Amino acid sequence: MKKSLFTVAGKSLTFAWNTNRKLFLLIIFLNLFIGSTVYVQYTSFASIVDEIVKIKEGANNMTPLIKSAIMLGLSFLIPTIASNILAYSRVVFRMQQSLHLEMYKIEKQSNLDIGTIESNSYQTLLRGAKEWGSSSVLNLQDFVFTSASSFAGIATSMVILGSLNKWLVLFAFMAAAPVYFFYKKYSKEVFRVRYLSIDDQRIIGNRISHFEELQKAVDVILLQLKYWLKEQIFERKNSYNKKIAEAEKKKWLSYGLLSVWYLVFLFAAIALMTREALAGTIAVGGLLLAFNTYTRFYQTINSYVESISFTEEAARYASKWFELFELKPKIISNKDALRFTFNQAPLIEFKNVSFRYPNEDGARPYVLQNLSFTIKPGEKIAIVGVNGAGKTTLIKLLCRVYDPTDGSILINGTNLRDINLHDWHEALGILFQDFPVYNSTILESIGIGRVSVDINQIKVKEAAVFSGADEFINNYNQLIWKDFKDGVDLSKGQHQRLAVARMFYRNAPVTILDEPTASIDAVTEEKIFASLEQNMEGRSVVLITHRFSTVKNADTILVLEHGKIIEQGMHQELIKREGRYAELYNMQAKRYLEDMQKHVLQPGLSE
Ligand SMILES: Nc1ncnc2c1ncn2[C@@H]1O[C@H](COP(=O)(O)OP(=O)(O)OP(=O)(O)O)[C@@H](O)[C@H]1O
Repeated sequence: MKKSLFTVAGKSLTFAWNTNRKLFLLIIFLNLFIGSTVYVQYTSFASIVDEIVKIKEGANNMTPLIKSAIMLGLSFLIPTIASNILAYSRVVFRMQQSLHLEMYKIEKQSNLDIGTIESNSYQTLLRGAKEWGSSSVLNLQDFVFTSASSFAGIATSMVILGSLNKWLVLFAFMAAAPVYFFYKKYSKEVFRVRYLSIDDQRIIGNRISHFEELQKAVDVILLQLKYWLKEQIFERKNSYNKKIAEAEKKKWLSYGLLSVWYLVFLFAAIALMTREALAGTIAVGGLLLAFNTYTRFYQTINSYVESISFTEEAARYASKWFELFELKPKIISNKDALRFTFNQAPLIEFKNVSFRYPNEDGARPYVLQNLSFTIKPGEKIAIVGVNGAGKTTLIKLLCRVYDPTDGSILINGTNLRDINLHDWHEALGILFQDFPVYNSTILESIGIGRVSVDINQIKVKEAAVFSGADEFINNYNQLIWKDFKDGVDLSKGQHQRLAVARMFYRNAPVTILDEPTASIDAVTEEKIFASLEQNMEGRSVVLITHRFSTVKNADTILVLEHGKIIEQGMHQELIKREGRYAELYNMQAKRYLEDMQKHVLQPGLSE
């Protein structure tokens, strides 16, 4: 832990240094300065006492007394001003760093490949880091800065005590020596209980969310889950509280023992100082100075050790952030990747492509095996198959979310790995089954389909007509965000129509649709597919769907099963073959017809 503590603290300080060097140096300087000035107060006060004694004994020179009084005044005034400057600088520095950190984090995350983002290890790391938020990086620095101040205090007090009597330094060290060990043992125990309870806290948070989030709250009422959930929350919280109370009891008992140990050395130090004062080796002021410095030394050691404990804790979480920052994307453009502008749909060839998902703990089974097929420019390809057949995985390879384990994907004859990733993504328009909802205006929600140019309102409206979204849009500036006063929410199907509109607006040479109409009624679905055929002339379209009725017009249908293409051809061919496709198609046809009839008869019930 020690090594990693220093490494992480170093990284955190480097981050601070890179944010604003001047402020960084100012804060370090002010911490050291303030940490050492308290002893000027003690020395000045000791001088005042000594001067008063001298005057009482008959001296009539007031100048040293006045000088000491001025010194005492300044020793309060200057650190007070410095403390205010320090507090202000820290606020500003923290804000600057917070922004820098957020931007840095976004930059790093946005450079990661999708494969890394969806990996288990990344998600676990992210959860761990989020436990304390990215502020753990900043908290860590705060502790380091505070330590600088404590360090200055310890160094100064040692010099003062040493100048009075060397034994005082030894006594002070002996008094403070066990603090570190006690603190480390018992404070760590409290942290350990907290740390080990992270999973319990997560479960508690999850159970509480069932009372707060609308969809979950509905289930709580309808399934009468109140007592079941409450019991789980109570039992976990209660057991956690008991463990913390136990650890705290041990901690405070040990601190009690520590105080007795401290008092023994304090009395020894007082006895030593009193003897020195009686012998006239130190003046009354010196006695005061020694006493104040001695007690201050102990307090400073205490807070220093405390800050080490916190620093270790902050470092534990901050290290997760640094681990995140150091992640490198696995799918990247080669240095000499070829640049392309795909204005036309390209020829896409899958050649003996096999794939298994990467896994840190060993090889996973093949999800796709020996796939070979071609998508000619402008072709409409449909991919069908049961759940888990590998349809979405195939699309991920086409988008280069992952590279094939074996075989290759060629774009106009060039291996996809050798094409600049950004150029390839520019050529794609993708709508996945789990599409994101953008909380923005309807205009933006469709227009972000192509952000490289200013939003074209006419084309946005055209895209809305193609997807059937125009049927519920009254105002393109309507905010889709019910948390805002004038915002509204849409149904799932309406959100999906907007997502389809976004894809139409993108008008990419290669458009990929992974179950684009799962929440859309049959009538609108027909309309969307008619629009696809009419308006995607010359564009290649890859469609994944479980609704066989929508693939009838595809130029080629690929039937996937257990990661293999088991049938391939046009609808009529496949029906005639009476294989798997025909079986699945016929199974759905009857129910689909019934659905269609229902919606045609009751058009008002769409959605
Ligand atoms: N990120 C992943 N890591 C590991 N395995 C995965 C991952 N994503 C999918 N799989 C596995 O790959 C196989 C194919 O999944 P895929 O999502 O491609 O199927 P699908 O045909 O699209 O299914 P569905 O019709 O349900 O969407 C499944 O066995 C699934 O468990």
